[in-house]
Amino acid sequence: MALEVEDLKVHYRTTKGDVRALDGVSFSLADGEIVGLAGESGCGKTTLGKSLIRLDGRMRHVGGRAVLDGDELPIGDDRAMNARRWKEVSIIPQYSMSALNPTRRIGKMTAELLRARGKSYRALKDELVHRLHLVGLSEDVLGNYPIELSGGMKQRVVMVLSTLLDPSLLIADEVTSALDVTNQKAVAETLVRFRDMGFVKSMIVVTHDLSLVYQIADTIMVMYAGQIVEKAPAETIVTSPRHPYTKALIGALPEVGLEYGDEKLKSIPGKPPHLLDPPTGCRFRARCPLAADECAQEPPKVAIDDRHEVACWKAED
Ligand SMILES: Nc1ncnc2c1ncn2[C@@H]1O[C@H](COP(=O)(O)OP(=O)(O)OP(=O)(O)O)[C@@H](O)[C@H]1O
Repeated sequence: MALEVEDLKVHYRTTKGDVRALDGVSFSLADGEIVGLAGESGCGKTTLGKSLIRLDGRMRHVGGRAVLDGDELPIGDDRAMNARRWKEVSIIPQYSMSALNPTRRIGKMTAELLRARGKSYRALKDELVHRLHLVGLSEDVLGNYPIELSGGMKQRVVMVLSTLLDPSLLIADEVTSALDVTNQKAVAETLVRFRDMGFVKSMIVVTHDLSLVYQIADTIMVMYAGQIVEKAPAETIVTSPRHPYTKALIGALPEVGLEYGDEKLKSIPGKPPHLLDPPTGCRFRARCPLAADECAQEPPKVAIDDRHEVACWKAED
């Protein structure tokens, strides 16, 4: 198993109290697996990705653990995590295209980045150029400033840099959302290629775009209000979802699976609960057409089969 996350709890400290952005998240990722992480805005997708890389100043690791290739990740210990970043776990962050330092040429920036990881630019240059070619970029981009590149080119540069040290786990956070449909497709296909070529072992692709992740993910996990409510092979999530929330997400996207969607999710009636004080029991029940008395209790985790798990009282109805 490449990654095992057990009962992970990560909160944000605010003046009003703790926002429980991850509230008992458990899942595992096999070697070579691409998992898509889907769910409405604010459900905790980005927080989950960041928790496996770097907690920001307001995030607090409250409980649970993540084990990567048999080694527990020192979540919450920024210095210890620093030794793992890029080499073992890497992220293509949200808005990464604009995160490239505008005052540095790409080549110089890469050299600095590698030096900080104790790696030699000269030793890795041939591999870097090879990978740039793979994503359709010439060596010349190393002499460019980020401003001289298009959005799609910058995104491809970031993808190459974040995987250059062959991390075991890559987190790709909304990597396609700022791109046009053609570039979205190219970026999604590149992620799969990087996995197939062994540049990364496994991948978590965070997105609100189910139709996109359906094209590339082996497995889809659906999050709701800080928890994972369903996990299954991508095909199963689309054709036979069991959680009423997943059904609503799929229903909101009639084109899922047919096209790379450029449509945003149509909204599901109602709002997710606030994570400062989430309700007990099933967190979806206030919006759920199937809600019944038992849903006031914590839902059971039901194994539909060995690759399909759902947290719902009504999973088998
Ligand atoms: N710095 C912060 N301080 C307090 N609460 C935060 C902070 N960042 C995020 N949150 C809260 O944590 C929860 C999870 O947010 P997160 O960004 O992980 O969700 P998301 O699913 O990635 O959303 P999006 O798709 O909009 O990026 C939300 O309730 C959000 O309001």
